[in-house]
Amino acid sequence: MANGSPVPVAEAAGISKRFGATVALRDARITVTAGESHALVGRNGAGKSTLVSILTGLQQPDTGTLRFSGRPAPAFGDIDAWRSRVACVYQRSTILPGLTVAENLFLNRQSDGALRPIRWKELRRRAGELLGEYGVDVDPTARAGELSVEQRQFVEIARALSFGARFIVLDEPTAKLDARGITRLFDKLRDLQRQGVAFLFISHHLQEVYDLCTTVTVYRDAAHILTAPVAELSHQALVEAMTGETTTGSDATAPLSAPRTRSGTLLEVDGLTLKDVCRDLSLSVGAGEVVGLAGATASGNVQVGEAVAGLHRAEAGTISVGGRGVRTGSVSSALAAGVGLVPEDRHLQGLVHGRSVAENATLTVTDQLGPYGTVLPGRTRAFAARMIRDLDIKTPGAATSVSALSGGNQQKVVVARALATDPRVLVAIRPTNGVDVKSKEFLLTRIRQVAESGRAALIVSDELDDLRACDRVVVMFHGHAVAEFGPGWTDEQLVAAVEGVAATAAASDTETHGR
Ligand SMILES: Nc1ncnc2c1ncn2[C@@H]1O[C@H](COP(=O)(O)OP(=O)(O)OP(=O)(O)O)[C@@H](O)[C@H]1O
Repeated sequence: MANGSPVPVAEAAGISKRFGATVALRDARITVTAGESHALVGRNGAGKSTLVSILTGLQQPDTGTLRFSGRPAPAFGDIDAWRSRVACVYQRSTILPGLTVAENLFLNRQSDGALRPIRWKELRRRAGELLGEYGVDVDPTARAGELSVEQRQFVEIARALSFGARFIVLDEPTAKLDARGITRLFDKLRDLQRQGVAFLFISHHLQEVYDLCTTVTVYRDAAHILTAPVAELSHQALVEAMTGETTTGSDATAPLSAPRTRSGTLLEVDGLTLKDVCRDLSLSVGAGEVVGLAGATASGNVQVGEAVAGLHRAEAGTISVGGRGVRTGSVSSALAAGVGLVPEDRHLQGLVHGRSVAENATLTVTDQLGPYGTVLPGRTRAFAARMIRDLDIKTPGAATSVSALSGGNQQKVVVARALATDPRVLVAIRPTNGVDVKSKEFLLTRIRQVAESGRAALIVSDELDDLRACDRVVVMFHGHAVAEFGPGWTDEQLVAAVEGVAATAAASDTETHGR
């Protein structure tokens, strides 16, 4: 650069991108320097993922320039050239589950020449070396599908570095990790940063931005709003930049409303035993109550929530709603009892991609959309329009394909769908996954309204913001309920219980995966 400052590893300027009538980016810019950990934040639909797809060569911008280490970006489609400059670790895996770790690492580069046979032993050795070099403790012969999310992300990072890239984009990498996994990921990133690797880090968890990043860029409504050192920007100033609204000092993480008193049990889980998950677990949620079921990845809390919704058969124990038994392992029995579910993985269990927002939002209530099993398009549209308004879903319209929505707005469609049935018991698994700070508050308020109308909600999550919206929090550790918190718990107390460091019998058995 002319002024003598170091050449940025990545520099995008004047980037615009349109999808039909939607402007995803308008004259946007970003500059990432070597060894920097740079956060990109913004509300759902602000344009972050679109920028990532442009920075990684997956999409071409309509206008703008892109340079890596001072040189123009490779030609569109020259995959090898892009890979040597930048890589992205997504929330969703890009490694192939049926192949081994070694095969994934050297996919399409197994042998020196197209006609030379692949030397498997050599391949495994090289994979072992590569993983060792980056301190990734994963067996090269393991099937990728059997890795934990954390191990899989480490493999993806090692693969990116092995292509020569010194700039890595991490798109919500912590969304599926528990607290320990996040700590290990951050340790690794700091380690690599010291070796000169630069990161662009996308997260809706602003605390993570403060913990990990040195610089932050905010996008709002498709445009660049500011870039500043993280240390110079208060939490409030950051949220204001994201929302464009002045807050009156209110804390986004404050409790949503006063805790409610329960009146009569609506959901009763008694002595539940799920194979390899939990043993003799009991839990109840009263009418008018929101209960949190917290726990780390291996705690079994997600499976218990899913079991309430009929997704797992129990070896022993009962589940009942309003005194009526629910057959475990039967989704239709759970539905008939009035259980609604926000599933953990919106991609696998939540959405029908390629179908419209309206169709997805009304999938669970087709019986209300017309007489005698018919579905009236007008009624579907009206129903969907109400949900779009109610949950503040950012979409050009009800007829838009859900695949065209940003991640956070897709999540809102999943929540909308679960709420549409007016469930007596709503089981919401990590309901605010990928949702921005403002929308998070909004979604949690909607979930609380389920309880306010005399129904019950079980929020299965390890997100403190989600748990703060609950009247009570039950903490699971390795298949057992080990603690229960009423109002007024502190983050430290809850995290300690989740980590198994509270005074519990299970506390000695902690590490389950990773290093
Ligand atoms: N393939 C597409 N077709 C149509 N519209 C799209 C497409 N991809 C993105 N958009 C639109 O562009 C806008 C920006 O979306 P983008 O995914 O970049 O947002 P984001 O900031 O990553 O949001 P989130 O935090 O929810 O992931 C949104 O309005 C989105 O609906």
